[in-house]
Amino acid sequence: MSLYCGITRRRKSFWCCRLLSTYVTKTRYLSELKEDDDACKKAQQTGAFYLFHNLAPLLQKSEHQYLAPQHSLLELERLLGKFGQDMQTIEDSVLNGCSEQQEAWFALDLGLNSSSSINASLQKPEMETELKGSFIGLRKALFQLNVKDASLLSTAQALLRWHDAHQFCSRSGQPTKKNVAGSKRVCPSNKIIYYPQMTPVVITLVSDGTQCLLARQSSFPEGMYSALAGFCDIGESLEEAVRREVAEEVGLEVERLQYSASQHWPFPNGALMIACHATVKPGQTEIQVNLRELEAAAWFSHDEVATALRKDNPSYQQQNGAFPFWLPPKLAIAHQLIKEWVEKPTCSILPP
Ligand SMILES: NC(=O)C1=CN([C@@H]2O[C@H](COP(=O)(O)OP(=O)(O)OC[C@H]3O[C@@H](n4cnc5c(N)ncnc54)[C@H](OP(=O)(O)O)[C@@H]3O)[C@@H](O)[C@H]2O)C=CC1
Ligand SMILES: [Mg+2]
Repeated sequence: MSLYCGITRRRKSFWCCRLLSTYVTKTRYLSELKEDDDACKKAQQTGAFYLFHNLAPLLQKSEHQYLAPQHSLLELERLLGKFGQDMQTIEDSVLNGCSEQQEAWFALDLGLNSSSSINASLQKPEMETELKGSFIGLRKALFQLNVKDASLLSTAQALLRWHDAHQFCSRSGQPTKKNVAGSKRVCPSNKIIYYPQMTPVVITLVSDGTQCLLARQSSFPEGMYSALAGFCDIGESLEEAVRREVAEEVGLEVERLQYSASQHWPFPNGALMIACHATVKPGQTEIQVNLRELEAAAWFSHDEVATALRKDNPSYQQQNGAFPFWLPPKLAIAHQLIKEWVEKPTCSILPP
């Protein structure tokens, strides 16, 4: 009987293991690396590193797109040695994912000269030559990366930036110490733990049933219009933030609201973009643009938006000096929100 129970137990655990999907296994592995410094150090031995210089990722140009090269610990050791650095530099790296085969991925910035780091910033041009690539600003590179690399590098940059900006405890003023994975920093004197944070931002596509409202800030590329976006205020719900932002920016009152999707966005300091569709009250469509926040806002017809969606980034100047109307690129959640609206009439997106 006891033998039978033993077999059953073994079979059960076998089936439990079998039932764990690749996603669950990966997630649990990453969670272990965040909690266990020794396991994370071990993972660095067989892991792959993405390199940055002053928050600009190392990229290699291939045809019409950029690729993000990976480096092994051994390659890094050789590189650091060549530039007179020791392996302590690796302590500044942060964990930013793993492959399905559980190869851990890390990001390391060789150009930040933070006060807690004993490592001097390494010279960019010499490193670029050595690494056969270029450190390119993420804003410039993001739309020429594939989705996987764009997401990986965005997360890595947000994490590296957060660590660089949180070197000291805001209560004791003492230097904080990061764990190996970089999932937290701790103040050694009072044990306060700091976790990386991101800021919630609402982005809303307002429709009156037949047209949608798009706006532009003076900082946008010429001719580009997007959905209304704004940082959530402290204490606000998602619904309250949408209602306030729409009222503040274009002077309209939102009637109905439907959540669509969310996206991590690396600018300006790592935001969680929460995208929604909204309608305004019928007959209440007169826009009053808040010129402190926006350069322009207007209603666009379904046809105008559908045509613009089919075009690639056309930011060339026309003969009359104007720039054609265009929309954010595919990678931006604003694009997905607008595409959703074009594909489904607002009334079928929003509940009555
Ligand atoms: N992924 C996507 O599809 C899109 C992403 N976005 C992102 O959404 C973000 C927010 O949109 P935006 O219209 O600029 O926001 P807001 O309409 O909230 O206006 C921005 C201003 O709000 C102030 N502000 C308030 N809280 C914060 C905070 N936590 N961090 C920074 N500034 C704050 C700043 O003013 P001050 O400078 O005076 O302090 C800033 O200039 C943008 O950074 C943009 O990158 C926007 C559109 C599309
Ligand atoms: Mg705004």
